[in-house]
Amino acid sequence: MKTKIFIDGSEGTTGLRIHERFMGREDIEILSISQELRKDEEERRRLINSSDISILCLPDAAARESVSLIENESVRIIDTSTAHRTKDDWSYGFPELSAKHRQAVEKGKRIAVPGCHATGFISLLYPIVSEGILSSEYPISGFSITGYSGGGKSMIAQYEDENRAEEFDSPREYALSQQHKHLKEVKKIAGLSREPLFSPIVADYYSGMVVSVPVYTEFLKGCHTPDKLRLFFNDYYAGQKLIRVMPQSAEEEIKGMMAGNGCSGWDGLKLYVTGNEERAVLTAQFDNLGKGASGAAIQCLNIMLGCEEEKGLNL
Ligand SMILES: NC(=O)C1=CN([C@@H]2O[C@H](COP(=O)(O)OP(=O)(O)OC[C@H]3O[C@@H](n4cnc5c(N)ncnc54)[C@H](OP(=O)(O)O)[C@@H]3O)[C@@H](O)[C@H]2O)C=CC1
Ligand SMILES: CC(=O)N[C@@H](CCC(=O)OP(=O)(O)O)C(=O)O
Repeated sequence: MKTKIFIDGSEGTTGLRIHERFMGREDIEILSISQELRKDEEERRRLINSSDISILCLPDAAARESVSLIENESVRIIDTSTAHRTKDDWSYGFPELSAKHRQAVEKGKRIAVPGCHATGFISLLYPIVSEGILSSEYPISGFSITGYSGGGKSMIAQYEDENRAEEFDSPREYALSQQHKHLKEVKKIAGLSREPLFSPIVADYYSGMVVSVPVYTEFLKGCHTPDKLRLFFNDYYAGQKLIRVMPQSAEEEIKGMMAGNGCSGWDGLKLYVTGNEERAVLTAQFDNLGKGASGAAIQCLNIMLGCEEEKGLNL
């Protein structure tokens, strides 16, 4: 029997990408909503409760509303918004972190897909904090470069407006108040004692991102060099199909430059360790629309359905 999927928010950036990835899948039946009713509460209620799995691709408030419409106890939810990521009764959809995380996705009824910046931070920090290499007290800072599709339809429209202001030509730093919405989940899931200092930069290209976390190696127990850290990450993520720990030689291939769009269109995450024996930089490079959103949602869905984790993904 086919699994009935309803995508709430199917006309948005994430919703459209998710929809595309179901093309040609015979195990899935999409429950469609008509254009004029796509924000109608009663129609959404009907479709959510008729689905096996509803995927929410909505702003936070609308995602909370969708959850409040659930009447059928067997409906499972995958939420791509920020609304439920730090809730104890939701599973955090990052199966590579540990066997416990994978099981929570396999069996969970409420799955919150990680935020894109959070995906970068947590992929780098969870392993070293949980294994005691880096203290949870270490004052983490990080920066990111992201394509403008990360800001959804409204930011895409701003960047693609032919009369846009000159400032859009330049990379722009944001979240200046140090209150980026992903920091709470980074602190909670990576097990940090405080939220990181974080300076994201949005630039004039469509998709793809890098998140980098610099660390003084003297604070890393047993892993004082980039080589040792790389080996550690290699072991930690061994066998994971969506995470690729890059060898040192990769630095030459990218000519010493980390491009924000280096993984655009690809659904995995590349993890780099660069730097030297005193100061290392851990970097996650991926697509904000791939492993950072719709790719991660599809990966979770595949795990929930017990099928190949990478089905419908571009790897
Ligand atoms: N873009 C990205 O890289 C990432 C996005 N996310 C998250 O995914 C979610 C969706 O983001 P994104 O796709 O970028 O956003 P978009 O703004 O591109 O799309 C959101 C969609 O939701 C629709 N919508 C808004 N309110 C309602 C409602 N009450 N009922 C039904 N539909 C509604 C919008 O309608 P309309 O078309 O009329 O505006 C729009 O189509 C957000 O929570 C976002 O933070 C997560 C990770 C990465
Ligand atoms: C460029 C840009 O604005 N990016 C967004 C990414 C938002 C996003 O992906 O947020 P959720 O995953 O939490 O929904 C931001 O930094 O807020």
